[in-house]
Amino acid sequence: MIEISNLTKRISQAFAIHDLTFRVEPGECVGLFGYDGAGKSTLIKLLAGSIQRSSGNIKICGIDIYTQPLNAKKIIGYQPDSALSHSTMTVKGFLNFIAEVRGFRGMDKRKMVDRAVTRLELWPALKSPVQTLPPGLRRKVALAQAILHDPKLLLLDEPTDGLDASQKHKIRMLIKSLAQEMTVITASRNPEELSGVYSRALVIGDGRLLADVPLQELQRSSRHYQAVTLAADEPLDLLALAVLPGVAGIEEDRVSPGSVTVLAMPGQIIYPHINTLIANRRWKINSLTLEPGRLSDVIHHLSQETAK
Ligand SMILES: Nc1ncnc2c1ncn2[C@@H]1O[C@H](COP(=O)(O)OP(=O)(O)OP(=O)(O)O)[C@@H](O)[C@H]1O
Repeated sequence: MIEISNLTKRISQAFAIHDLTFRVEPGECVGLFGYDGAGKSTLIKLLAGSIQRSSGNIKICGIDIYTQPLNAKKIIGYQPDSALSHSTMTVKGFLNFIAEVRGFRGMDKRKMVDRAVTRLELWPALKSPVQTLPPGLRRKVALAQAILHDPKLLLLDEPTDGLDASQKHKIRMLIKSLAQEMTVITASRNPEELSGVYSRALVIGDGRLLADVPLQELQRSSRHYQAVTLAADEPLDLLALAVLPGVAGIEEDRVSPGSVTVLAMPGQIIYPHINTLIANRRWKINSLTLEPGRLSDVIHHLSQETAK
């Protein structure tokens, strides 16, 4: 689906992207992670063909993005991180315009626009100028124009920025369903937010590839993998928790007193032991969460290691 070889992008003499080589197979849903300035947006822009490379190659479904840009762009949908162009247009006018640029006319155009509007629930905003919309709705318009032509590859740059919790949930569901139909690459500085949708994680730092692994592997490498977080109004008996089989340590939450995280030794499942202890001691617990692993910590660690 995507073949990237020795891709490099220099901006003002510095390497924004440095000698990246990787492939993405059809149907993969890839999370592109890294700290601010890691090179995520630059890589997405290079894949979308919206900026020129310094060297290296990108092929999308066998089509070279730089020698056959028009053919490549037909199969790519791109939601940029930055503001949309033509933002004085109404949402309807803007989406009609994008559909025409994509070559749709008449009934086909109406069908494509209606479908995107329905998927993003944009009907109430159709007559509003894009620039007057709140950030969350503008983000939805950006997503609608990206999927309008049914691309084979969807590139999303921070798709949940500016959205509230319920909108984020809807976008997560939408990306999950889009990922059934197309290959999706999402750049995000908040990896936890959409973690349920990704099959694979690419981590970059200073424009270099730091990790390319299944998402679950990245989660498993977190020291919080299989950790259990408990919250209670009364102080908990930490010693009783610490001596349970498989417990590696305990972290108290300084921000929310009464909340503790019990870490598991590698390969150990501690959740049932904690449950039994709670039942035996009749503790009143407000919440009990099994942690999937903290991706932000792993990415921070990887970035720190490389910076040394
Ligand atoms: N137009 C530009 N002019 C100068 N430097 C740039 C430009 N675009 C990107 N850079 C630099 O390239 C590097 C990569 O930037 P990029 O925006 O791709 O990172 P990012 O991982 O997307 O960060 P963020 O999460 O903050 O958006 C950074 O050092 C950035 O300062």
